[in-house]
Amino acid sequence: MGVGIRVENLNAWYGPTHTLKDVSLHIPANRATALIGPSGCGKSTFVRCLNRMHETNPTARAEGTVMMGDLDIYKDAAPVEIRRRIGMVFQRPNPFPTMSIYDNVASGLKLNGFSKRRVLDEIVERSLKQAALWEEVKDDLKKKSGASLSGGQQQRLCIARALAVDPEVLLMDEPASALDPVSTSKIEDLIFQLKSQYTIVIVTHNMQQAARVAENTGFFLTGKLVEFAPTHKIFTMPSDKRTEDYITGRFG
Ligand SMILES: Nc1ncnc2c1ncn2[C@@H]1O[C@H](COP(=O)(O)OP(=O)(O)OP(=O)(O)O)[C@@H](O)[C@H]1O
Repeated sequence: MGVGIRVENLNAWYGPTHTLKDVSLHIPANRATALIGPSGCGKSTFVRCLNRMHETNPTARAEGTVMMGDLDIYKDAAPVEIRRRIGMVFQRPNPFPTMSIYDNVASGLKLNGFSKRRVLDEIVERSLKQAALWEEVKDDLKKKSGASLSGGQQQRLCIARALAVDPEVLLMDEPASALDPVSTSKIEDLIFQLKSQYTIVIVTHNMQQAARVAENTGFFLTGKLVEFAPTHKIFTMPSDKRTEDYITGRFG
């Protein structure tokens, strides 16, 4: 099951540059939450702070509190464990290109010490089914490489890889922006299905996409969270003039 995330006074820096400024919000469990805002406003930095990816950049640091359920992710667990429980899918599909489809999905499990073939087979099949890719690849699992798939299939493979290690939260940073409309719609359908089991956070430049998939939406501007509200409210009755200007296309 998904778990909620509570963020309090999150600040992030790259070297001396203060990129995220006092962001607080509650991401509810088993819902999709969209993050929108103009380029460079800090959406990616924010999601990378949620699973401690931000700190993999040597110049970067973060301060503040991020609670996943009762777990303080900056105090109570190692980054590797956090990244298993909070999976991430990126803008460009990044399967391991030379590994087979099967090994792509099994890679995280093997790193976590799973080696029993039957268990691996079961989890690989379940994850590919969850990612709506099973039917397209089931006959080629070990014959075809990750790189041999189409862009949309590669992205679903990356989703299967993230799901295989049994996360509670899935972060998706513009997961469909490199894909054609048919693949995009498959990813959106998938988000709909997955949120019954996982908490989903999706960064998107596509406001229609946010409106289609997310119950709640946050609008970021210059490193600050300007407004966070139910998606229909953000798009029909935003409280802040800056949100209104953005969604009506007056800037960004
Ligand atoms: N690795 C980095 N080193 C230094 N500065 C960075 C780095 N990554 C991002 N930044 C800066 O941090 C700020 C926020 O960037 P971020 O990528 O979080 O924004 P974003 O809203 O996700 O943008 P986009 O929509 O274009 O992906 C920007 O000013 C960006 O230039």
